[in-house]
Amino acid sequence: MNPVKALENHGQAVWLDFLARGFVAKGDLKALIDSDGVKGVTSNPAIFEKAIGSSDEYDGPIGQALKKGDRSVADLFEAVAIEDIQHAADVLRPVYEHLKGDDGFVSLEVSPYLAMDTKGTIAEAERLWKDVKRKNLMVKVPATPEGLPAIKHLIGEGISINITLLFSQAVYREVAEAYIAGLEKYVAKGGDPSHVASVASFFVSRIDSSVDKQLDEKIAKANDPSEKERLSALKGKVAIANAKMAYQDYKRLFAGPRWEKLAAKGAKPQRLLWASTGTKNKDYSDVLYVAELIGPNTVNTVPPATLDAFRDHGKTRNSLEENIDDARRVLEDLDKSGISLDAITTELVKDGVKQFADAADKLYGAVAHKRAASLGGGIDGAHFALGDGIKKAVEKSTEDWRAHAKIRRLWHKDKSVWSNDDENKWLGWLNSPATADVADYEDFSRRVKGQNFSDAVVLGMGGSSLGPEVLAQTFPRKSGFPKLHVLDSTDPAQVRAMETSVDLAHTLFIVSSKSGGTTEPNVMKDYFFDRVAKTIGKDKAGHRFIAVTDPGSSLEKVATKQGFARIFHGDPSIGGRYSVLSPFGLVPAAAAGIDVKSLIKHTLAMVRSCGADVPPQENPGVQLGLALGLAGLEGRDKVTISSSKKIADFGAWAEQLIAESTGKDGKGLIPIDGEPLGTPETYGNDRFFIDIRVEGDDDASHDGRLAALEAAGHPVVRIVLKSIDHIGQEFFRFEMATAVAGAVLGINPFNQPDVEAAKIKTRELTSAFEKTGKLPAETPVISTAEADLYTDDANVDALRKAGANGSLGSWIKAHLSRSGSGDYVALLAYIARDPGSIGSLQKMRLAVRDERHVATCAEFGPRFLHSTGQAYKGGPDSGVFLQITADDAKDLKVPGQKASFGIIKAAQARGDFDVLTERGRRALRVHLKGEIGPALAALDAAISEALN
Ligand SMILES: O=C(CO)[C@@H](O)[C@H](O)[C@H](O)[C@H](O)COP(=O)(O)O
Ligand SMILES: O=C[C@H](O)COP(=O)(O)O
Repeated sequence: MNPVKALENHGQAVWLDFLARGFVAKGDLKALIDSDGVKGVTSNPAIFEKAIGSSDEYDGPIGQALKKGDRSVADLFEAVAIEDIQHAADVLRPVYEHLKGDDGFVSLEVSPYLAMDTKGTIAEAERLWKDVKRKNLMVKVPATPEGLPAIKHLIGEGISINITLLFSQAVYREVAEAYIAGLEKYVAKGGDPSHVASVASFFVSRIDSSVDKQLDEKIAKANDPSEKERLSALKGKVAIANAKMAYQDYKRLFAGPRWEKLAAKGAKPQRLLWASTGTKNKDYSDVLYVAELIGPNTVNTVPPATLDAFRDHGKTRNSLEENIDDARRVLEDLDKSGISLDAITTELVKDGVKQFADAADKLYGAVAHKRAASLGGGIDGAHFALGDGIKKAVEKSTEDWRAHAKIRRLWHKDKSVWSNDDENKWLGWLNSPATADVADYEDFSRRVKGQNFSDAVVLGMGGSSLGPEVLAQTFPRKSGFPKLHVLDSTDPAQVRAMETSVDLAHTLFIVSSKSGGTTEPNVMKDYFFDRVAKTIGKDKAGHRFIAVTDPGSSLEKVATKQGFARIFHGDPSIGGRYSVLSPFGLVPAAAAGIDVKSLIKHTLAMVRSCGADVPPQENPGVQLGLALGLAGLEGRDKVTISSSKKIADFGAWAEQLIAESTGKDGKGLIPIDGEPLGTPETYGNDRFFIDIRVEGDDDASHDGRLAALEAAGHPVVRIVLKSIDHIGQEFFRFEMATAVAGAVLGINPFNQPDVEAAKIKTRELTSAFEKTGKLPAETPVISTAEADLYTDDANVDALRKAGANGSLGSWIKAHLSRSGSGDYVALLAYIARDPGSIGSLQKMRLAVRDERHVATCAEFGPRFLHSTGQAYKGGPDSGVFLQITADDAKDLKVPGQKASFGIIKAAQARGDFDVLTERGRRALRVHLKGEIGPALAALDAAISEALN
């Protein structure tokens, strides 16, 4: 008789420790049931990894599953795994029926990532039980300390459980207790225990592998030949002895009055199942762990090779109860030898969890890869050319992130991923796209359309304005909807320019401020509310305003009082710069008629790609973040962003995210936006290039320059969006990347400690103004025909030493000459941000870059205060700052207060400058005289002269 089939004569069931789609589909499982009497199937993460990860057998099913809609990697794996389990369960169903529910089971394991999480295990086991919907399913739960209560709970709900990763007799007794107690609970609730089955999977061969290793070490050290012999005799014996003793426990545990009470109600004993029964040591028989463990009411789950071997040359006998005293002696002898089986089995559980988690990482990585391949352009591509050094560092860190489960911990809001500060409170952005109330945005959008607004203006700063600005500049105006504008300035000319560019009577104002207390949105609101009231009447003005703010903010109170048409609440757990995919970005999007549903749908593809279940290697957010952070640590901290025409404004959003998140504690990344690419000689070794473009947005000369930079050894990341509708994917990718880079840099990426410092200074100055009617007097260091120059004593000394004398040019020259390798020069202009001034600043920065070979920033105040300003003050001390101020040609009153827009802006510039100098930064302020156009030209001339 076929020896495998003969096992049933000894009361032992053979299960197959293997599963794969084709194997079931082609009838191979059925053949084994028929020929070998196989009565069950077990699966585990390693088995699925082999089946799915190491073959293309599942490419089709994964593609099919995705056709029904994109889903997370874990869901995708589960979808195909559940199908496999269902197919196997259906093939085994006749066995189950024939044996009246006593056998014919298929096992599916809960995620190994949940091995230390009781609640998570329970929830997942319940879900799998429901989703697989097969009576002959057993859900596998590990026998970890956290798994034990889950086992009791699940049995108590009538769910059949296979307990895995069981090595020790003591833990086995706890497992049996959990089963019995669970059944008692189930019966007490009126459940029929005859429907509940369970096996306790006792792992065998791994014990010998560990014990033999320790024995070998002792044998090598032993001097006495008889001691060597005694130790050698234990090799290959301990695992079987341990299993035999567990079986003795089984007989005792499932007997006696307590058990009989349950048995009388139809309860089935929890069978011991021998797992890990493939022989690992080639010196031992290849059927050792089958032949020696044959006994009634047991199961052996056998890998295919062992099954073949046993069929070929296995011999059956009732071995399990043979020589029990010998087995006891083996264990005593082991103990006497100073080898602790307890310690070994405790370690094996941990190692088993790790092995399954490692297998799951590989498996999920493979599924993530297949998902990305199947979705093709549905997920924006990214190509990394990092150079050997950074590439190796990223690979090493990728493994560290995987081994320490950092992406899962990040999603689980574990602040120890960062600096153990309060990072856990600022992670609402992870879920904001998935939880966006699309129907509400659509309803709001329809209402806006219905009112025939000509314009919609966002009044906000930084996190409240830069995202909407990208949307306004990326998406063409939608017919029937207002044109979207953003105002983020206190410059009187810029405020006035916005006023004249819109039709006040038909404009919707979106006042956006998370805190509600930020000066700029409040004064902008006061101004425009007053203007609208004067245009359409005070009682109607509120109808033209909506607010986006956190619940309970001062802005909410004012908005309620002034009768705003609608107040949208932000999520207090989302910081401003991470808020574009929350109401701060989505309300303006909806107002402008941008299809929020489609935006969110495309965004979610990237959210899934960056998910907790996507290992770092395949996770686009983690990969970009590691590259950014590690390059930064190597001194390539100037993140130079080039964005193609259609998404030209993306860099302005990304620079706030990167600078404000990472630039603190003297560390961080300095984003460089808007610098057109130069030749390789232009740059120092401090650059990291990110090129982001929309497919088809071609620019051959730009591409040529980028290729030259890559060839010259600069790290280059190229990101390609299928279309502008994918912009949300990049918002999310960059958010994740920034959070990851923050972890690499060892800072809290969610606070902005140095922004506050400038706000305090500004407040002091404006309160002084409210009291006295003027700003505190200040004396220029020098006054030339073109400008008055200001700075603190330390900077004056340094500049004079560097050659500053009576001319503007000499000061500029001395100042710029302080910039060296690894530095950046930032032009910080508190003037109207219009095409003319942007052009002038661009010209100046490029001259500086090309002559001094340093990175440059061209920023406008007060806008940058809510953005890169954090890094300028709190980041690395590598900035050389040229602040540019000017008298306003015409000031503008803020209704209801003394300080005008011009005064507020002046106070902001001074507050900013004071903090820079207090921090010992290299800073010079140039207050230009006369009309702004010629004044900027004069400054440009002075810079050119200084550089030549
Ligand atoms: O736990 C069960 C059955 O319940 C098995 O699937 C179990 O996971 C496997 O037998 C082992 O993982 C195989 O272990 P090994 O041969 O790799 O040592
Ligand atoms: O980036 C955030 C800005 O500082 C604005 O903050 P807010 O939205 O609280 O007004």
